[in-house]
Amino acid sequence: MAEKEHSPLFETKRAKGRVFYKVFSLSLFVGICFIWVYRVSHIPREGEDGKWGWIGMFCVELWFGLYWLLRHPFRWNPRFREPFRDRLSQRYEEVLPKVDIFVCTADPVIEPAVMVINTVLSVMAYDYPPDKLSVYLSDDAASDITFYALFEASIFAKQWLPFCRKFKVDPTSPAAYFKTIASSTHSSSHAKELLTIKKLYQDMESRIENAGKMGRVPEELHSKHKGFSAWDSYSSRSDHDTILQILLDGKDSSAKDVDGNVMPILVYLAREKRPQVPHNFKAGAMNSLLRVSSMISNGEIILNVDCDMYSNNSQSLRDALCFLMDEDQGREIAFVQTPQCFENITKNDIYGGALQVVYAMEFHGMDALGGPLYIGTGCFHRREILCGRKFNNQYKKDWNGCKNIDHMKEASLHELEEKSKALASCTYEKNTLWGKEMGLLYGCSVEDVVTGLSIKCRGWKSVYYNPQRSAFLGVAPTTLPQVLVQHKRWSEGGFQVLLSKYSRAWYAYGFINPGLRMAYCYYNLWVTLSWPTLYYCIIPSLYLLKGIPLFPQMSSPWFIPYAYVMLGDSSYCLMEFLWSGGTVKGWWNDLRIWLYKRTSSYLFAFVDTILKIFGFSESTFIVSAKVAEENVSQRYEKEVMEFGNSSPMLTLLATLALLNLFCLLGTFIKQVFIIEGGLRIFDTMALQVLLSGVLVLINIPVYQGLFLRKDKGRLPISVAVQSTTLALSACVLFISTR
Ligand SMILES: O=c1ccn([C@@H]2O[C@H](COP(=O)(O)OP(=O)(O)O[C@H]3O[C@H](CO)[C@@H](O)[C@H](O)[C@H]3O)[C@@H](O)[C@H]2O)c(=O)[nH]1
Ligand SMILES: [Mn+2]
Repeated sequence: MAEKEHSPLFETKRAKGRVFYKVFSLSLFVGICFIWVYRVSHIPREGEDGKWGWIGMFCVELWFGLYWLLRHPFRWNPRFREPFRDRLSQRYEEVLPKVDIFVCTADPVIEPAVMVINTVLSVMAYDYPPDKLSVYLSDDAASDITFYALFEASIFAKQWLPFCRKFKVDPTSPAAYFKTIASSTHSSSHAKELLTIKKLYQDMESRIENAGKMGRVPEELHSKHKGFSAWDSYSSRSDHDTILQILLDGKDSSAKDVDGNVMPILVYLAREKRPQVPHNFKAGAMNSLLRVSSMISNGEIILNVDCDMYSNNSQSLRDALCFLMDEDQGREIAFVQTPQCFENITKNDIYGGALQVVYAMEFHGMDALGGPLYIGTGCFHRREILCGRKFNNQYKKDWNGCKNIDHMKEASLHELEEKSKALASCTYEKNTLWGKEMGLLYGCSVEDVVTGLSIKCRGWKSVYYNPQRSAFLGVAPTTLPQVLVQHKRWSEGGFQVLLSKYSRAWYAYGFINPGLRMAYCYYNLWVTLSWPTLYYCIIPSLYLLKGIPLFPQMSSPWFIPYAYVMLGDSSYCLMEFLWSGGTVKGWWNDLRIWLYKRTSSYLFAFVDTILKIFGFSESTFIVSAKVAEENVSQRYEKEVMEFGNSSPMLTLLATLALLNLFCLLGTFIKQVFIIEGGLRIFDTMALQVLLSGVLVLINIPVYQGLFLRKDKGRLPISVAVQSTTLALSACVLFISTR
């Protein structure tokens, strides 16, 4: 029988003008080779100064050069996708699949309940048949406040969903919508209803916030929902039974909105926790959700979002389905990843939180090679693949023929809750493949990346979809320590992936394109950049102070490759950054964070991974804060760097900054006052002066934080004392040794 001809549900475009890029990179590579040749052919002889320093420089430059090569697959042949929602709707409107949406939260203090329910409401209001949507909130803190907030949200949704439908609201997160709408004009009927619903929302918000401030849910509310009684037996967030409540169940009449329409299923889940049983953080939460939801709604498509990542685009679910349901290419696509975008990025993005080059460039490049990483949020999966299904060539999904099994119809609500609860018990996974081959994988700080990789290893592809209007918006960290801790978790996770059995370095089932392997390595090798970068920030400056050159002098022809590579690469990165939507100052800030990540986060991640391998350290997951104190937020808005407290990472950064300052000042003083011949050093050691100079300039915020600022976000005195002592002793020791 002839296959029915279909026009595709999405199209793919290739980037143009890659030839220039390829020629340019080739020329840079030639430059890099010259640098290597120079290092090897000019090693100081025995007895000459700086032999070991020189050899170190060679190793470092060799690694930087090789790592630089890994950058290319991303940029070789980027692809851009465009879904056709109309075709989807024409062909499949009646048989659209059921979608289960998982929202994860873990701490009611740093992830406030109001924020969480805004995310929940935003995804409940997708432009999608509500009887096919189910929203699950996993609460790893098992907080009654969060449950209370969700209960309030289930009531508010009865007004909110019809309102969204009527006025085509976008974004569908109430808090975000009220913020954007304030400045635009609207019709009078809209204005009136807006006022009413805004009032409802604000009342709800203040009730939830009050409960949060008191730290408990008011007694009188307990009678309003049977769910509150679950907390009678609760002892702590790490020791409690499963709490599972179906707040809206889709069929009962109290689950209709004010217009009489069905509402999405809404479920609260706090999986069982016991202190002696590892709970595997977010991966554990997701796996419980996978099982519980299979009992309740069993949607074929799963969308996973972090609790701060509200939907900013009510069409993105349909967009994602265009990829997964495409008759021709859809069959091999396991998941559709959207970029992580943030609503709180300031103009010059002081912490480089937007990761714009990654999302505007690199992920498009990966898309051409088999698909981007799974990054834990804003990702649309197929349930069966997430649960471990392997790809085979015959696999073809017939969306027209797939019947939705409705568990809800068969059982009473109570029975259903009881049955599902058992699936979230903390012993359920014992002796099963969950966390090993099924669901999200355990034992890695980036459960998302390793899970995505294991899916690729089973033969599937993924798609990167970067819509004009961001699909989701979340909150990026707003202080330097938070940024460093987050990047420590990520880089540590990347390293664990590399050491895992899924490592691209030696896992060779042949499913994965070599380019994609390189791309994975580019991210997973982050930690290996820590030592070389530290070396580059310390040794040349100390040698400068001592007057020993480590680079060719300006008048030598070997100076040319250095100048070309440094200038060429920086200009290219700057251009790419601007093209991705950044500013020049933003690029400079990004460069600083790039340096700080390498010299602190990655270093600590490296050490921690090694300690874990030998069993000296335990896995943790430090959840990033999504709210900040008033004065911290103000400084963030003004793009003033927030240090705040003392930590070994900050001491290290301050020491490096001071060391460079001392070396540079020391050299000037020596040149001007002590050595005759004045500033000849600018010829003989130009590159070393330049390197120290750039390091000093980039560290200006650190000097300000150490010595000039008075606000609470400055570096503490203890850090100033420690780092000054350390940096001075390093300089003195180095000069006094031979
Ligand atoms: O034990 C835990 C810890 C975290 N979370 C949730 O996981 C999400 C991500 O945590 P967050 O602190 O915001 O981490 P980020 O670094 O911002 O998250 C990115 O990186 C993580 C892996 O490091 C992924 O899990 C995330 O999905 C991805 O957005 C949040 O919704 C948390 O509530 C849990 O549910 N249980
Ligand atoms: Mn986050």
